[in-house]
Amino acid sequence: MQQDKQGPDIHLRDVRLRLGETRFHFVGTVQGGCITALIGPSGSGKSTLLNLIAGFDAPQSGKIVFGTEEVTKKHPSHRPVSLIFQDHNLFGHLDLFTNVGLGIHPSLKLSAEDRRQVSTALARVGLAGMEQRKPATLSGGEKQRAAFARALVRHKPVLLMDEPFAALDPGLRSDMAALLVELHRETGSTVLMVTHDPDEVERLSQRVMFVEGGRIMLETSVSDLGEHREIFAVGRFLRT
Ligand SMILES: Nc1ncnc2c1ncn2[C@@H]1O[C@H](COP(=O)(O)OP(=O)(O)OP(=O)(O)O)[C@@H](O)[C@H]1O
Repeated sequence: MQQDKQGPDIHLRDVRLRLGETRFHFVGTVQGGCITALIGPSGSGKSTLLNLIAGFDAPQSGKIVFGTEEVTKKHPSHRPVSLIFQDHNLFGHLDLFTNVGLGIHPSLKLSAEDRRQVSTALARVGLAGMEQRKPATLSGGEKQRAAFARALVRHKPVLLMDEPFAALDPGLRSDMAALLVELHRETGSTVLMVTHDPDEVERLSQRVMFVEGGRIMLETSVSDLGEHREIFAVGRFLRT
């Protein structure tokens, strides 16, 4: 069911950061309520941009604004964001149920309704029956699905994903992609998804943001990508 609420625009206002010798300068807007594919060559700054929006990296100058709310100095845990990152961020000493439950409540004081939500989310990603397993006993794809389950229970208006389907085999990849589209239809969240897969750009996303050399070079709708064929033609964002 499509809800009325929609995820916020994410504005990057002259956001500058230097990591070692690499300089980043991001100016642009991630469109609210859309799935945006974040593409660009290896080392161009895609993960850094996600880290800035999530609050794991702090800009040296500039502002990050969600809708009308500035979040530049907010701690990551106080930003209305769910993450599905490559390192999964699962706690090794906690079982799967608990790891997903942490998405709802950091103190793990879960109500019966919360526990029902965790079980439903695990079933939705195909991990029912694995509640007691520790992360070390899970495959890369299972950990990725656990991260997805945690995002499902959080109900946050912004979802940041760093190659969420890369560790999955083709069948599971299309199941999880369908789940993302379903989730997005239900919540209208603002989704920013790093991908190196042109298929995912065309099938899942409404918009595309192209990053190169630490800058946003282009933000456009997928339907207008035909006018920017140079990006695809030279395969500048494909994994090499
Ligand atoms: N903590 C750091 N210290 C120094 N350099 C860094 C640091 N973090 C990232 N970099 C550099 O910044 C650049 C951008 O890195 P980033 O991980 O954002 O790229 P990316 O576009 O996500 O790449 P990939 O597609 O390979 O994952 C890279 O050259 C990287 O080496």
